[in-house]
Amino acid sequence: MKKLKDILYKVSIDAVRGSTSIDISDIVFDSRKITPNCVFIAQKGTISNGHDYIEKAIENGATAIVYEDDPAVFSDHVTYIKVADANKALAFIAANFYDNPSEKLSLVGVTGTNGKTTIATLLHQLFTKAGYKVGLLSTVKIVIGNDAYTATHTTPDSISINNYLNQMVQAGCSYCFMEVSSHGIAQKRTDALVFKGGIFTNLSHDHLDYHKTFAEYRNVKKSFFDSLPKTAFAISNADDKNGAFMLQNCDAKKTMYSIQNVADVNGKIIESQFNGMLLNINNQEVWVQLIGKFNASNLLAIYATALELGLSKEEVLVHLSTLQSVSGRFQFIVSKTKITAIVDYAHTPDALENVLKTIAEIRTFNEQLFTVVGCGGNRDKEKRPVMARIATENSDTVILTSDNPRNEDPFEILKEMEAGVEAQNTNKYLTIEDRHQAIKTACKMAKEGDIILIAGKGHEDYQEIKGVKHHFNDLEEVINFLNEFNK
Ligand SMILES: CC(=O)N[C@H]1[C@@H](OP(=O)(O)OP(=O)(O)OC[C@H]2O[C@@H](n3ccc(=O)[nH]c3=O)[C@H](O)[C@@H]2O)O[C@H](CO)[C@@H](O)[C@@H]1O[C@H](C)C(=O)N[C@@H](C)C(=O)N[C@H](CCC(=O)O)C(=O)O
Ligand SMILES: Nc1ncnc2c1ncn2[C@@H]1O[C@H](COP(=O)(O)OP(=O)(O)OP(=O)(O)O)[C@@H](O)[C@H]1O
Ligand SMILES: N[C@H](CCC[C@H](N)C(=O)O)C(=O)O
Ligand SMILES: [Mg+2]
Repeated sequence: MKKLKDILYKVSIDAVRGSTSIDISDIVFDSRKITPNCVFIAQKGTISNGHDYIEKAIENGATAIVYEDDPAVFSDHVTYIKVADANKALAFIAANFYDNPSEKLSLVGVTGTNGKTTIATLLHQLFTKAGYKVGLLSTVKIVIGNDAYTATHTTPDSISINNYLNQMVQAGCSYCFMEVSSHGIAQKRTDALVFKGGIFTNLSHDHLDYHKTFAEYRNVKKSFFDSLPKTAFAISNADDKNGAFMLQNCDAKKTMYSIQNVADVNGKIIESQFNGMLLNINNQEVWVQLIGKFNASNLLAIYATALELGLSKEEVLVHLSTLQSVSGRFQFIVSKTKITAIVDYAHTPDALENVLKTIAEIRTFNEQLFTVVGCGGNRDKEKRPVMARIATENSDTVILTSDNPRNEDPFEILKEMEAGVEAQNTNKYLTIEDRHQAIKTACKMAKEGDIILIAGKGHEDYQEIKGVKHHFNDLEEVINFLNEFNK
């Protein structure tokens, strides 16, 4: 049990009504999850307003309320804490409630449009190989030492983050690598955390439904670096237009990495094959098991981070060469007849183009490239024609299919995709709505040495149709069919 006054440490308070010496059993921001003697934090959300549920929270047993706007009536037996920013208050209350776990390990945050999961996951792999117990908070999963849990967000809410960090500390973790999404920063989910380091990958158009303008999206990302302390390190990508801008007002120790320009950490791709590439990093050569320019860039960020965290160059290079691709990110298998099947989470035009360009750099063009791709329902419609155009421009044959149709009609989504295929490429694609049949067809059509790219769902192990998630995994499907056809 904690006293209310103890968990209010560092919270900027406008007014107090009632006693702060009361015991608090839990912290809750959802009135449907109230437990007796908890503090309820009323947040203004995107759909509803937590202030509308204050009375309900008290009825259900909350004894303290943190809020921004005065309620119509105050209850005598409840303590009220008025704050200017409930999201920020929640961040500090959560950190205090779990005894500020971020101060007890080295916490590194990764932000940017693409590459967060890849970098955080590979850093988790690298430090585990180096002999440490490590935590991971990522889009794909949450890992505490040897135990993995399902993730619901890229950056969870502040209560969950601090709860997980506390469990990591209890389990003896020395490091935690976490993804820091723009939604997470904007909603102050990471505000009270003490970061040892921050990494910036890149910035391209995304989430403008939420952030409204590109400038706002960019400034939100920058604010993460503005808040890093002097004792921290900040690592940024010199090849990205916004790489230097991100660190403009940052007090932390700065390192820039680049595969194009001169920077503190320089890398070059010397040779690329499907099973890896030979890199030169600051004049030392290393063979890595990942491919693509974007992964070379990700690996430079990882190298710079590992050095900042105290590993030696030699140790880092040895571990870099053993890192394996992240589940569903350019994950590939080679069949008996040397058909290469690649599963990738590319679900945006930019990511799809990157993956296809990477394949183009490696393939011989004596073989055929089949691409199986769809677009999710209840998501950005503008990307649909663009993704179909990019797929047909860069493949020999494309099978347009369903991704997660969610509550939309999959045939309508496919029509919108088809509309983007340019006239000279209309003979290059076929449409098979059923994803299972689409993958089967690609496997049937492929001949010895050909390449099959299955894009959009990566690690996902389900297909969501009308609110129901059916088990579905692209890698499983392609392995089964290639085996069935004995290819
Ligand atoms: C748009 C967005 O970010 N929404 C997040 C936000 O919810 P919200 O603002 O919509 O909340 P709301 O439903 O309006 O409710 C406001 C408040 O009233 C409370 N309430 C509501 C109803 C009720 O009966 N009682 C009650 O107390 C709610 O608990 C909440 O505190 O706060 C919730 C609690 O933390 C999050 O679960 C929720 O994430 C939703 C599910 C979501 O889809 N978020 C995505 C967009 C997201 O955050 N994505 C990024 C990564 C994006 C990427 O890079 O791909 C991520 O970090 O995961
Ligand atoms: N540094 C990079 N630059 C551009 N594209 C990348 C980079 N790293 C990975 N990608 C591509 O983007 C896709 C998503 O990568 P990843 O999951 O690491 O990104 P993320 O930032 O975690 O995305 P999300 O916002 O969905 O959490 C990958 O499948 C790959 O095709
Ligand atoms: N974070 C993204 C993932 C999209 C993955 C794709 N398979 C889809 O369902 O559209 C989203 O939820 O928009
Ligand atoms: Mg991610």
